Amino acid sequence: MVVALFSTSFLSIKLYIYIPSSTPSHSLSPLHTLIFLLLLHFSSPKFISFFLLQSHGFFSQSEFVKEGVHLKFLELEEQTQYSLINASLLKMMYISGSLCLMESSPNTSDKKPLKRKKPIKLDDVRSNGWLDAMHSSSPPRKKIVKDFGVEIASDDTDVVYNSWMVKYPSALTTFEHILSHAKDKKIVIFLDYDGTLSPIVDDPDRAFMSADMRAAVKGVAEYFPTTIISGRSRDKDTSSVHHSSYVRSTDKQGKEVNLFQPAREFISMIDEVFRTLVDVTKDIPGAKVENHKFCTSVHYRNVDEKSWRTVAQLVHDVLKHYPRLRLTHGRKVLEVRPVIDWDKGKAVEFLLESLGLSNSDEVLPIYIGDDRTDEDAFKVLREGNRGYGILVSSIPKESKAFLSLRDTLEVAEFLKNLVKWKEQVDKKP
Ligand SMILES: O=P(O)(O)OC[C@H]1O[C@H](O[C@H]2O[C@H](CO)[C@@H](O)[C@H](O)[C@H]2O)[C@H](O)[C@@H](O)[C@@H]1O
Repeated sequence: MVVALFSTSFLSIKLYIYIPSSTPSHSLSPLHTLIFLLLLHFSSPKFISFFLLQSHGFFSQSEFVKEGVHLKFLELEEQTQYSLINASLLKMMYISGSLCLMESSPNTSDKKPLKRKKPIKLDDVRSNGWLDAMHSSSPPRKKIVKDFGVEIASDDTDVVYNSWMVKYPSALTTFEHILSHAKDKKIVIFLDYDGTLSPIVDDPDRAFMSADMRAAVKGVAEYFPTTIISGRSRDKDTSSVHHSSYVRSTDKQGKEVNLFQPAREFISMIDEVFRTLVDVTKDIPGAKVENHKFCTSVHYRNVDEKSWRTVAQLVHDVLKHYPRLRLTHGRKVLEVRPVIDWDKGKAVEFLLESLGLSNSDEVLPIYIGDDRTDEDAFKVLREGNRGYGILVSSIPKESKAFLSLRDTLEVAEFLKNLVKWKEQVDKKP
């Protein structure tokens, strides 16, 4: 015999169920049952919301008849927490992440199967900021206003750029000021390659220095110690001199020697990762992977923006297996590099030191670069209160540099001005 008592209170409908266990169903009179239930109702503060029970299929009768009355009620209450859950509650629990409770429900066959919340893989790259960084990683193409078929650069852009230049003055217009600090000091030049000496182009294999820039770099290198610090492998940049991953110089006989090669032990690992990245990105149109020996780069400049997240996720998934490698962001490029205490800032410090140029009273370092990796070098100069960091950018952006140049044309002009000035100084008796 099953006797149920419903009672209403202000907020909920209560239901008690009395199921005698070993007692034969006819041994308890309906009156006794009623009295018993009334007593329980007033003595027990516990209740079960009616709507929960309504959607049941939630417990088996047999379970209940095995147990004593008191136990039944306790068990019923306990059961509610696990299985007497209607659809709306399921949803709530699902959101609050208590899915494990649902799984223990014994009778859910009449309910919609529960969908376990799958870990959304892409959350990884979204929440760790990769995607944001990818979107802000390179200036957009210059905003163009089409006016009667003639393309005019937007005035608005110039206004914003000009006010940004109050904080980062042009290295061309402040040239005299730089020179005033260079008095009696040796100027040492550090140059980034992509975006600084060669304009940013879609195909990294076609990033060349113009003849004019080549002449400017050659000229400046004749008068000042000059270093190109690039993320590229040495055989890929078309210039000479030093590289951030291995620092080379010439010995007394003019033979090239390695001064420093901080990431040698990573060469085979980088190669392995390079090959894996080539493989996993092969179906993404426009993706390009480069092997720079000490780091490997995944370019997404030519990838449809809708697929950037996929690129990020693929790189992320590969990187997970290499705790000794880390990711840095460049201009529309993801760079995978060793977790070593080595960056362009360290390269500058190392070079100044090893070339005997670390005395800031005698040396004025000038570093010109456009990318995030160049910020480490700007920081070293700013914090050491020595020399000038010059950011190459056609759009306003935050930087640790002191000065700015708009593009590679202005870089060439700046280098040529240095040469002119040096020639004049040297001519003076
Ligand atoms: O340190 P850098 O010399 O600035 O090297 C950083 C990356 O430069 C290259 O990529 C960048 O230039 C490409 C050619 O203009 C452009 O297509 C790409 O979008 C830029 O990120 C180089 O190809 C990368 O491997 C370097 O990591």
